[in-house]
Amino acid sequence: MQDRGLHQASPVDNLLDDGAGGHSSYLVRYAHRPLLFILRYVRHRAPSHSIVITSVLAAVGCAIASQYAIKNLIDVLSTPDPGDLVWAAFIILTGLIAADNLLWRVGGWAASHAFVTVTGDLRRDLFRHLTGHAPGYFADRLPGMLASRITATANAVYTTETMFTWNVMPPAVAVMGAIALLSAVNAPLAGVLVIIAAFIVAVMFKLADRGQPLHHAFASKAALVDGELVDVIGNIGVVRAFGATMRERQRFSTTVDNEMDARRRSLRYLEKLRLLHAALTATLTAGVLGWALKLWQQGTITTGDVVLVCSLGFTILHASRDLAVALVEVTQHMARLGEALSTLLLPHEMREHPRATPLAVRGGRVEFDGIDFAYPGSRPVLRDFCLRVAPGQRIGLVGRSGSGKSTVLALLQRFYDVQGGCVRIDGQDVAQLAQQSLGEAIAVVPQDISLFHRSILENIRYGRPEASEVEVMAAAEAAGCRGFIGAMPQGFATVAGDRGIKLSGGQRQRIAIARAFLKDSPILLLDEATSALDSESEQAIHDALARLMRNRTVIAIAHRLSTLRDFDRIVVMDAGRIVQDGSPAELARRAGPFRDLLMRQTAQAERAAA
Ligand SMILES: Nc1ncnc2c1ncn2[C@@H]1O[C@H](COP(=O)(O)OP(=O)(O)OP(=O)(O)O)[C@@H](O)[C@H]1O
Repeated sequence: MQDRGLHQASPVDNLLDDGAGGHSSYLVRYAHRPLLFILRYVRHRAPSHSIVITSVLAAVGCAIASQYAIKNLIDVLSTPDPGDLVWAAFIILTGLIAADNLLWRVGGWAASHAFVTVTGDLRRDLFRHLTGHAPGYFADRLPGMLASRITATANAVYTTETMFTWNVMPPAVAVMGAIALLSAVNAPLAGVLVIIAAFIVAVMFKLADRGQPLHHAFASKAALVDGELVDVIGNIGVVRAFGATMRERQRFSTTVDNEMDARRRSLRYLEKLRLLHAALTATLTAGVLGWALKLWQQGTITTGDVVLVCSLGFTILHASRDLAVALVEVTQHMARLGEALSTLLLPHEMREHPRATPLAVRGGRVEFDGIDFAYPGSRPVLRDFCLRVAPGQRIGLVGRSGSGKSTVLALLQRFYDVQGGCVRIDGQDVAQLAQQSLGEAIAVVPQDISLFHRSILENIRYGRPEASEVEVMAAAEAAGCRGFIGAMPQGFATVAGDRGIKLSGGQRQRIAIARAFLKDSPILLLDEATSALDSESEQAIHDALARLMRNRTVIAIAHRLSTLRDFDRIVVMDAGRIVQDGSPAELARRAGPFRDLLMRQTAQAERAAA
């Protein structure tokens, strides 16, 4: 049972990785094929699965053979002078019973390795596929829902494997073995039982299939509960601020009610199926027993045969029930799996170019050349947008809310593909670059700085994972973080809290600047936070940014024009177009939107000072 250990990369991962970032295409083909999805993982853990299956099949074989051994013992006991044959029959029977029990345990042991390993493999692969989606995919979906679907997939596969091994395969093999044995005793009886067993399984399966929409409905409602939970917990500050606790409780209560209704409908359908089968089994059991007694009265079969016919008859009928019930439950889990896979395994919106090359940085020239862009399903945001930024130049993007400034930064990072035109860095089309190298060339200090629930040290080191502690400290120093980090209870080891909740907005911003220092990329994108900072923090951030911007190409979105004083160029945007472009001093002199905005902000500042 020497499968590869859990700590290693999944073998499926390795197979799927075609080296062009196209690994997702392999997983995508399973989006609507849950059974093939499971088989793929089983195949990659073949040795341990073979041990499970062989042990279970052998155990079932022993169980059936022991029924024949009982008949044998009874027939030996019925002969006038059995002698040592009794003990031979005894040894065979007890040997089979012992082997039966031992084999189940071998199967159980192997299953604890095989099935758990599969859940690790597939979660790694699904996480890998999920993290390959573009930001737009996440904008449309609740994070909790996605997390719950990955968990649901692992649980559904584990349960399906378990059910198949312990609840589907044994009764199926038991039915076949029992029928083979029974036909040796009385062929017509065996024939009738075959037809009945097949009929029961077929009817139950058909009815089970009809229940699929109910199970699907339950699966999606269950995922919605998880999604809502995470959404509300993540926004608990907003909930409190708006006094919406009661409202959220009611909303959650309704979501849970819907899920419970769907679950009840799904379970009750299963109960109806079980009831139908119980009624059928009771009637048929009585029929088989009566028939066997009739044959015994006619002297066609021995007493041992009656016992064998009865026990095999019960085996077949009970096994057909177990089989049908297990199949129903397996289909329910398959439905849950299918639902999760169809959401998780959507193709990546943006595939890496088949002949993607790493970006060769030569100063950090940025060009937007005739860009047409609309978000999926929305109206155009940029039309024939052109912007050229020379290496080392610092430009500020200014404009009304919704004018397309953040979109420009998103397109440079290739979060979305453009519909027309070309975005280039040092003359290379970003759509044809290896995603990894593009990410390395650009550092971002975003508006909404979100930190991981990890230590401050790890959060800063995110900019360059291989950076030494000394380098992290130097970056923190350059970003003006040392003071406030030193004042924290555990200094750099302090955990930042969910999304950095334990830090102030200004502190989070400086951590983000430290990350960018550490990353040391030739291109820097800044999205200025609109929240007002106290003048001391503002000065600290201003100084840190000034140090960070040195010798880099900088594109900054600025809301407070005072921050753009030292910039080389200002580009004013309106409705996806550039309406002004020039140095800060030049634009301040010229009549136009920039001067209007500048005058408004100066007046505001004077009012605030007064
Ligand atoms: N993920 C998205 N899906 C659909 N539409 C979007 C998405 N992101 C932005 N938009 C739309 O694109 C337009 C431009 O948005 P963008 O965020 O680029 O503007 P902005 O100038 O950066 O605004 P702000 O200054 O308020 O941040 C807006 O109309 C916005 O509603």
